[in-house]
Amino acid sequence: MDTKRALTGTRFADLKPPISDDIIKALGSGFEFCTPVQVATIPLLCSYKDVAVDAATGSGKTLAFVVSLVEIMRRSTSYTPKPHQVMGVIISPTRELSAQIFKVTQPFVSTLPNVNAVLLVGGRKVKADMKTIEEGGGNLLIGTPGRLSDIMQRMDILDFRHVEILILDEADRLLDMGFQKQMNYNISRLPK
Ligand SMILES: Nc1ncnc2c1ncn2[C@@H]1O[C@H](COP(=O)(O)OP(=O)(O)OP(=O)(O)O)[C@@H](O)[C@H]1O
Repeated sequence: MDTKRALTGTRFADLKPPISDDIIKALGSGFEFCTPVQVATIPLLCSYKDVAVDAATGSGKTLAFVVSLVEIMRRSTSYTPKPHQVMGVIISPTRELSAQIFKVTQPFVSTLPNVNAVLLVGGRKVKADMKTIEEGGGNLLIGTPGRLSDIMQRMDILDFRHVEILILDEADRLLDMGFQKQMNYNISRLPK
């Protein structure tokens, strides 16, 4: 086994506060026991605590925040959301990482009827992203700082008043890479 991903004896199904059955089902048989990072962070995130994680690659960090985020969205009082009501935002420093996170969220987001996740990264036409959001909504926005701030500035239709959770993946890189201006803007649009 990959030592960085050595599993604990704690099952996802044993975590407190408990994770919804639908999410446990979506984890499937491949993900029964938590990694140390998951045991340490999922209960805190699901209790609405601010959490900073400094963990090695492959430690299960992505799954930890994805499971927590979907659990929080599920519990939210605003669930079921209107199509343009944003409930969660995940910002990561590169297109590839954002795409990878988007992929990991899919089976979990699909347990929430009427919740739409959108991938917002550079390298494709911003108008196409706007059309996707206009037509399909955007309850969970996943992307890079520049494209996210671009969309936030252009799209008044998006309602950020009910955002429940903000994830900054690789926060140190997000700030190192000269995204301060966009990050400040993005965060300024979210509820305190
Ligand atoms: N509890 C678990 N049981 C088995 N496999 C797991 C578990 N958690 C994560 N994994 C697998 O371990 C790999 C790394 O997980 P993940 O991407 O969440 O880690 P990470 O720390 O975010 O890594 P990176 O920073 O490299 O993206 C993935 O293939 C994921 O499916």
